Amino acid sequence: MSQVRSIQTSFSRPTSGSTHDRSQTLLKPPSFSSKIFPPKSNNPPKLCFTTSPINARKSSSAEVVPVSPEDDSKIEEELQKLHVLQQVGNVSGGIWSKPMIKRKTNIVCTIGPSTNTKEMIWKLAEAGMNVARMNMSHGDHASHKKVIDLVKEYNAQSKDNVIAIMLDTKGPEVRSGDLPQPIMLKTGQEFTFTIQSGVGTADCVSVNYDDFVNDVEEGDMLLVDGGMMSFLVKSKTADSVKCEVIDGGELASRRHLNVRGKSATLPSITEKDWDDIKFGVDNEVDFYAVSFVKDAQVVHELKNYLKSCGADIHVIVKIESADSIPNLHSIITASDGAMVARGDLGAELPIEEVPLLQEEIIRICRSMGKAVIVATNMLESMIVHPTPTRAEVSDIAIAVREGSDGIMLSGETAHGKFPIKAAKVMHTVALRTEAALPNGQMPPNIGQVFKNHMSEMFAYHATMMSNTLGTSTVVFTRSGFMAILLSHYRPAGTIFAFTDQKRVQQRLALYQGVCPIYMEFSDDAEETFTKALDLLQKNGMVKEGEEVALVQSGRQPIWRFHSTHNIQVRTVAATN
Ligand SMILES: Nc1ncnc2c1ncn2[C@@H]1O[C@H](COP(=O)(O)OP(=O)(O)OP(=O)(O)O)[C@@H](O)[C@H]1O
Ligand SMILES: CC(=O)C(=O)O
Repeated sequence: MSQVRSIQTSFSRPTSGSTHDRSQTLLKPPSFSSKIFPPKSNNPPKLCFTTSPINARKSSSAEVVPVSPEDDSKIEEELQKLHVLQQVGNVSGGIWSKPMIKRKTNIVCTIGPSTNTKEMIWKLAEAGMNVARMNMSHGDHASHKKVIDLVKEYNAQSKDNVIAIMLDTKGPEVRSGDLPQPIMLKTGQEFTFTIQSGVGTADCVSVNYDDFVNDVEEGDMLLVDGGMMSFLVKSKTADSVKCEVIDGGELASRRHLNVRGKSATLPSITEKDWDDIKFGVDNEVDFYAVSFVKDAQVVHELKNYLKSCGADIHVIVKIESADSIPNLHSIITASDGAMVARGDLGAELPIEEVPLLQEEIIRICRSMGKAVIVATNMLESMIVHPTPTRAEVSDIAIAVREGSDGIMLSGETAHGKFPIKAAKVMHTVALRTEAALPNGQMPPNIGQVFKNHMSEMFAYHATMMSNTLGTSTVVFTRSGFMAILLSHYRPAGTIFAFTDQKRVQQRLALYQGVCPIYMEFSDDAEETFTKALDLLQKNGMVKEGEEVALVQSGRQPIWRFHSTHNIQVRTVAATN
């Protein structure tokens, strides 16, 4: 007989919480079976409900991915240290403390020449990739289609992992033209950019944007590749901009140009972008990352277009344009999430503003319940070196602490020498940082904006309950809404999100703390719950003595009569 502890549309707040022994820590790349809690050696204080046994099996074994090659022999030593640290955290964490051993922050990997084969996509997926990003500034539709097909092939054959697909638009990028060979520019010398096409000499190069001359003024600072070189505008003619080289270096073909403090007066979605967006619709990608968004209007335009063609693709706005900053709230409100695109952001605005803006954008996204990704230069040195700098490791840790849903690799995985290593390092650093965070805190009160909505209230209380009991959460969702909502409350435990929609499963791979699982639902709720818990048991995700919080809520009722919402607690018992 199955007994449950159940809360149905009314709650009694628990009076005590629990701390649990972190006796086992699983530090694994994010395969399905690693998205679990460690077994509990102590039973937590009980609420006044009845509990039911659910069969369980043992989970897979622990594994640590070393950060640097020389760490290989030190895995055991590091594990020991980690256990000690986690136990300290457990004691000091108070009643909301709960060990977290599955990586919750998701890794976005840019796919490029280093990784666009079946072998490398499989390896990246096993190393920790959760979202595959295609940068439409490079490659063609045929090469991107190949990547999309490979990711879908991986998803189709993988029982325990799923990768989302993100298409990043080129946007109104301003670039220098082709050069027969790279040219060396020295500080203090004169150099000219012209809107005449086809120019590429030692002292003058074309720019791909006709209004370039109108957009820049004397005294402006031009940056190449986000600041690798810089030029001071001295004068201009009808078709050319004469500059003094401030920071010299090697200028190669088709380099990205920014004007410090200014955005180009180009539309955020260019004709090429619309063509790429249609390509994304045809190939059913999960996310668009829209470059150089300056206002909410462009997001509405894109969303209307997607609605008109019945495409279920979420829109992530890239915050990288100086003009976007005064409109941050309206832009993020209109979107499904934001990317802190630090490369261009740090070129259009003073570089020292970037960390502050990163923190602010993450804060805004979290307060609105939107996804957020931190991007660019996270492990830049690993494009050529096998180990990261300490500053890069700290940078990942900061993004994780700030509560980002995703952390992104660009050149590191697109054209770097150590793409798999970079993903593993990101995995390990994120996991280690998460392990040291105070877990199971009371959910942030993002519910303020949702006060009158039943689902939001249930997400809040389900999080309170799972944090108090130290359980993971099991949710059933057709649209992904309830899983995303739960993710925004950042419960300490994993959110096992069961969905009968493959597209939804794929999309959920971006959301913090969510383990998306595809499963067909039956008409009978209890039968479906049992099937879901069986599946978790078979994959070693629930264990003897462990409780799970089971949530029935959301905008689209599944098995709910009169839209009644429901939270239950079930206890896992040993198999016979
Ligand atoms: N699909 C691709 N095909 C070829 N090269 C790629 C592809 N995707 C990325 N790259 C290479 O990886 C580098 C880093 O990727 P990223 O997505 O960061 O590009 P980016 O930010 O547009 O950089 P850049 O301004 O140099 O284009 C790119 O500059 C490019 O050289
Ligand atoms: C990701 C990106 O486009 C940037 O950092 O500029």
